[in-house]
Amino acid sequence: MELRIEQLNFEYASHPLFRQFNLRLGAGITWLRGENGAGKTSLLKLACGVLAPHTGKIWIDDIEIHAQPLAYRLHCYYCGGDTPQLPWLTVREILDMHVSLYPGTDAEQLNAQLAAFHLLPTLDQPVTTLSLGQHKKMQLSLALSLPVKLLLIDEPFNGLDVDAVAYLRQQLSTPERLQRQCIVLTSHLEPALPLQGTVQL
Ligand SMILES: Nc1ncnc2c1ncn2[C@@H]1O[C@H](COP(=O)(O)OP(=O)(O)OP(=O)(O)O)[C@@H](O)[C@H]1O
Repeated sequence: MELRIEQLNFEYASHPLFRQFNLRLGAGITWLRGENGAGKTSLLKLACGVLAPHTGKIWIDDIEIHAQPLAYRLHCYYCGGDTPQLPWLTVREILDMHVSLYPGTDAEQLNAQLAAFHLLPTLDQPVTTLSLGQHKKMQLSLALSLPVKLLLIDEPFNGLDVDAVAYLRQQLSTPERLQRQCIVLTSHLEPALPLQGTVQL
């Protein structure tokens, strides 16, 4: 599979961020680097459709984000550090919502990820009661379970305890995953993962 970005132009009201930006990434892990404010999070949000380019095109394989937005979003998941978007839901309801949004999700696989991250006791809590690290673990459980081609992870290790960091590294490094998914992650520290490449903004 492939993520392709062509002639991307994007700016916030305050200043331009991307001018005629091009990127082509295949399967495996790409480390997106850059100083604070370089545009890493914005690029992940553009690649998952949370932000819309002013001009330019973004594809996953032959699906273009603007032409086929619903088909496109079935193939990608953005794991950001944002606080819960739907604060009135329980953890279980957030998870169920994602399982219904992404047909083909393996519920047993999701359960195994939740167990590994010690989240099973939290399922009936309001999502707002999760700690920062637990919220990250909930998002990562989804990231590791949803059957997507493109996985976008903002600062995957921020807020995680030592065991969770080791577990996440192991899960992201499995050859089966590296062959089937395009994974783009931002990190200020060397991620210590098998990388297929690095992109410097
Ligand atoms: N909603 C917004 N409105 C206006 N400017 C924004 C908005 N979001 C981000 N920016 C600006 O765009 C630039 C890029 O921000 P972004 O969060 O993409 O950078 P980053 O590389 O992820 O930074 P960091 O390493 O600090 O997380 C920054 O200068 C930021 O202030």
